[in-house]
Amino acid sequence: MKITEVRLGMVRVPLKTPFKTALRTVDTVEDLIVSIHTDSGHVGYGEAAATAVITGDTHGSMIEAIGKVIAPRLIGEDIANLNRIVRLVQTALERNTSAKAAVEIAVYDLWGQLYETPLYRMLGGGEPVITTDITISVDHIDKMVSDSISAVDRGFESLKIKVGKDIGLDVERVKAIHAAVEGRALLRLDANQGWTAKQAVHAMHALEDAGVHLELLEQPVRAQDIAGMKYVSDRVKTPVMADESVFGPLEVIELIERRAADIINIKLMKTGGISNAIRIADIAALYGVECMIGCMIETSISVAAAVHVAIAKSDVITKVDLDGPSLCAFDPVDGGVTFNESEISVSEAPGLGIRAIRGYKPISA
Ligand SMILES: C[C@H](N)C(=O)N[C@@H](CCC(=O)O)C(=O)O
Ligand SMILES: [Mg+2]
Repeated sequence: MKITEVRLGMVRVPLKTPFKTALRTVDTVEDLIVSIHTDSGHVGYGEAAATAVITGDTHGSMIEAIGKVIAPRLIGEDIANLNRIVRLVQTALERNTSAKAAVEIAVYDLWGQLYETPLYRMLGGGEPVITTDITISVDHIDKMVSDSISAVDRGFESLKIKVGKDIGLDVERVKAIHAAVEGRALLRLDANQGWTAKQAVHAMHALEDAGVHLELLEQPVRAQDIAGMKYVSDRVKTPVMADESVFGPLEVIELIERRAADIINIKLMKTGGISNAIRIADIAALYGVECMIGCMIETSISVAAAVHVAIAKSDVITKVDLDGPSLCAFDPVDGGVTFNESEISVSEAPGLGIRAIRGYKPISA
């Protein structure tokens, strides 16, 4: 099975409601789609989100990186040589992690198809059903409370509450949600870099002293502020999770060795795809550190790949934040992974099992 062509397109799916974090507000998924075609007629699919505020990737940068730099290296490559192709993708250029992720996802999809096996089995197997949390966007307190109650009523047992906009209000937001859903859902906080280290410690002490139990606090301070992550981790009882501070395996090792975080959030758009996601999970497992697997604002194409990784690495990936598809107004994929509120299940179809993408608009070369 040899690669003959790499095609690019766009998929556009409105969100059910605007997604709001300390970093940005977005109401539509507009992601780049990569399809890799082979001489056997098989097609592998990948997707990349342009989350410039986190990864630096834009639609333009990804189109250029894939079309001009990565794709030309892959033509004629045999899918059976997975490690060689992964190396070609990862060494094609620096950074551009989302562009690399989309290409890697499509390559791994084909690798599963080559052996007529679902990807999670190719990666080591596991239980084909996992459970995700759902994001509660940062907003007025009443809106966040009603969104939380409705998520719990829909069966979500874990809520990822976005904060980081206003420290005083953030504490009130979390207390109000806690009072409304106590005993019905676990609460995770994600400040998306919105606090200083001192503010984070102050807020967490206010919540801990008020008896608000939180499962974890994600990325309280700026991505580059590893000393700040450590300052918070050293002073609060709630486990601290690194998201924007960690992209690749080397950063994970540094963070763990400095004891700057208790948990690592792995996202394919940060790692550059599946190969480094697995490497990070294996490193974390060696250190006895748990991981979450997360996503950006993505549809069920790239999130499917994260689901397969989560299943195969469930010994160390103990927390799942793969709610992208649940936030979408519709699922553009035929086949693939099934997202039913908090429950995500994979089929036994080869690779990612994607048959077609509705509303896909090709980009001409
Ligand atoms: C969608 C997911 N629950 C999430 O919150 N992901 C990111 C932010 C993604 C984005 O801004 O597109 C996170 O910070 O964890
Ligand atoms: Mg986060």
